[in-house]
Amino acid sequence: MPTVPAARLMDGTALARRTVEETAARAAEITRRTGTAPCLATVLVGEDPASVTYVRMKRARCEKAGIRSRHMELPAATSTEELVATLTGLSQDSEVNGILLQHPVGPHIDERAAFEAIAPEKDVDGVTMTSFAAMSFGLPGFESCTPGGIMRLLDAYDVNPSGKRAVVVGRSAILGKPAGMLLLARDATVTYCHSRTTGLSEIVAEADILVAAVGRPRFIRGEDIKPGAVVIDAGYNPGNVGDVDFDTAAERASLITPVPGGVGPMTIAVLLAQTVDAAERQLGL
Ligand SMILES: Nc1nc2c(c(=O)[nH]1)N[C@@H](CN(C=O)c1ccc(C(=O)N[C@@H](CCC(=O)O)C(=O)O)cc1)CN2
Repeated sequence: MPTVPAARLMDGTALARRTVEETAARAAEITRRTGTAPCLATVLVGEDPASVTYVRMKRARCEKAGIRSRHMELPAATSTEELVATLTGLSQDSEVNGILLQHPVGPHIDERAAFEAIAPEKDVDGVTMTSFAAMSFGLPGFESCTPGGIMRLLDAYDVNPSGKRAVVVGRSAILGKPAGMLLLARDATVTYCHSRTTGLSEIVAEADILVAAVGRPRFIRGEDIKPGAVVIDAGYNPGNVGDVDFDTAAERASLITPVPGGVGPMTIAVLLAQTVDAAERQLGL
């Protein structure tokens, strides 16, 4: 028998819908006042099927929200220099309010150099070092979209990270690391774990808030989860499988995000919201 009632679902689809509706109203106001809708530039390198799908989803949501998207598809063989030049051009283009470079790019590309070619004021995906620093210090700026979506989900379900033990499993530049920083900025006690962490089960078992962002299907087992924990599954593995073994985790958690329908939709909602934030700031509205 479970020691606590079965977990309540954190509905990312519903929260994302509300967030996109609010964003659409703000985008419409910009269009009304300036005669031009906010614009997100999307850059895709290569033809990775998952990336193609994610960029398509982002552009479709933009259209629904009254945000223009300008799409650029670059061949897989694009060099770092060519990609940097493209992103520098978009950074200087006054018609573009926000820029998204879909991750991952090919292994021959210096992805960090490419991200850094995005002007900080257009970094609506929150991937530059400037944005990371702002996140880390709790200063205004653009949040990395999935971590930003996680924080919005926690707020929507009245989970205050202050004083809680948060364990982030994963240390990627756009997910694990910034997720930990946002939790730290909200006064959680944060532990990062990764593929070389020893004694992972014991650390996971201490988490009041667990963020699974390791990129391995069902890597976190329910038996390791502290009864009553809040479990955020930020995994997006093929076949819409998360990083958490949902059925066993849901028996112990108090709140849990499903995959699909949890963190994923919020990633896109935050991207749109931050595109409108960028447009408002650039236009002085
Ligand atoms: N530049 C970036 N690249 C990547 C990011 C990012 O935030 N910025 N995140 C991930 C993937 N990703 C967005 O790009 C993403 C993944 C999953 C979803 C999502 O909504 N998933 C749905 C299910 C999708 C489906 O039905 O096919 C869900 O979880 O409900 C959105 C965005 C890597 N790259």
